[in-house]
Amino acid sequence: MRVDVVSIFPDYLAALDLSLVGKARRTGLLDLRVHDLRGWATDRHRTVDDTPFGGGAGMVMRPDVWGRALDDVLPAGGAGHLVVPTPSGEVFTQRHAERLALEAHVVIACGRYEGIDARVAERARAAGHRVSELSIGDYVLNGGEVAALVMIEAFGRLLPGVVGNPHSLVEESHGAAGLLEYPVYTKPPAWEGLEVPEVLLSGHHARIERWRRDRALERTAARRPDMVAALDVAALDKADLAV
Ligand SMILES: NC(=O)c1ccno1
Repeated sequence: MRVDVVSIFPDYLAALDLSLVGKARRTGLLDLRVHDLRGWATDRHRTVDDTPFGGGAGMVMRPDVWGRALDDVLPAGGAGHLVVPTPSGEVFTQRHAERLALEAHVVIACGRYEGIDARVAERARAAGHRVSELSIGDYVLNGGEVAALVMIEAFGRLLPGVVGNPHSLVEESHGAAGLLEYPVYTKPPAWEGLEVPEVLLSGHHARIERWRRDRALERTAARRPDMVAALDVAALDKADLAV
């Protein structure tokens, strides 16, 4: 999978050299390239923004500079997926991460100031690329770089071979069961007067699975009632019977 990130602060993406994403880059699982948008500016000041039409505070990122950048980094023939992090986007979820992990080439355009001229996304769609304007949450950041880090971490870890034990991806929060993950424990069994739940020490796998499923349901109901409303309980019960 190839990922191109375009930003006026490319050093912001340095964290992508670390941990599992960094290892995926070094082993060739992820071809991640970071570009400085100012490389496509043409004036001596390497200007990338201008005042907004219609007035208003702040500056807007210029379509000509972004157009030249995306012409160079998006794949020919409209086969790419352009992601634009923005607080006005559709909320990014695990489903988006799963879909992006299946893409051959993703380009992430990190806006700054008041955002990127709307014609940039429009032109990319007209060229045949998929375009997703996505928000990592209901709050405003100073630019798209942090959101790009979040999204790349979320879909990058789903690439085959990135996470050591693929089974660890199965029971995570927001997985196929639509639940939050159950509480986890490790040694020692007793710590500062706090005991690990007895069932987890029992070796009775069916009871352990049932206990975990019940705790996941409780946690989801307490913290994310919206997810409970969307639960496929019949599928859960089937899964339960399989335990
Ligand atoms: N909420 C977001 O994803 C975002 C991106 C840029 N600013 O905010």
